[in-house]
Amino acid sequence: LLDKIKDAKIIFVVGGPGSGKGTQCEKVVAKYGYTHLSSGDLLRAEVASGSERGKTLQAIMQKGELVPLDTVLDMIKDAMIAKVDVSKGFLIDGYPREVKQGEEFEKKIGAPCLLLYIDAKGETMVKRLMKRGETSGRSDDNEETIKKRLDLYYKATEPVIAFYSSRGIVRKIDSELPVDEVFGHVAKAIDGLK
Ligand SMILES: Nc1ncnc2c1ncn2[C@@H]1O[C@H](COP(=O)(O)OP(=O)(O)O)[C@@H](O)[C@H]1O
Ligand SMILES: Nc1ncnc2c1ncn2[C@H]1C[C@H](O)[C@@H](COP(=O)(O)OP(=O)(O)O)O1
Ligand SMILES: [Mg+2]
Repeated sequence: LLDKIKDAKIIFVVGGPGSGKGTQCEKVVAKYGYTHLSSGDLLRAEVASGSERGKTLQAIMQKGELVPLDTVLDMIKDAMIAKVDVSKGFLIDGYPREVKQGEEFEKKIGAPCLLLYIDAKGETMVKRLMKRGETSGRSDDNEETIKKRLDLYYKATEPVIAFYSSRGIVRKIDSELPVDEVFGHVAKAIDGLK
């Protein structure tokens, strides 16, 4: 199974909270048929299941902190294995959130061929999340938690981009533009893959 995962394209989608990762991934799924795995969605599904583990996760996410690496990596790995026979590519959205997560992913699963760096200004991300919070029902889309998520993004996640830049696989995408224009640049990056 892991051999098959190695044949599939793995794309990391990295960006701050509210930068537009999920929005762009949906469009990639529609055009390219890749499998979209959002770490946040996987975690929220566990919370929704009402399990004891879900309760622990919910408390961490509510504070805008990162859940333990092993928990999220196991979830992603299981989801990839479940899809490996039907998937020519995987969009890994919201992971890695720290350099260590990237290193562990590569040890246990495989190497990414591309990192889409979805880039928006801090004030833009806050505005979008406050708006999303009106309808998302997400307990972390509130002003206090948004601020913590943003701080953690700059501290822990931005170093991930520098780490993969040295490998030449980072494509920076300007996510201040309208959704369809952002997608134009995303599509160009994916079309450039061999
Ligand atoms: N390019 C864009 N321009 C304007 N609004 C956007 C853009 N991309 C995403 N949004 C909006 O911003 C919010 C956050 O987007 P989302 O895709 O959920 O981000 P993330 O998954 O990175 O947190 C959503 O409400 C979405 O509709
Ligand atoms: N790779 C990861 N490692 C640790 N915690 C994670 C994680 N991915 C998600 N989480 C937890 C902490 C995040 O604040 C929360 C929501 O994540 P998300 O849905 O990816 O947010 P967003 O799409 O707004 O960037 O879930
Ligand atoms: Mg998202």
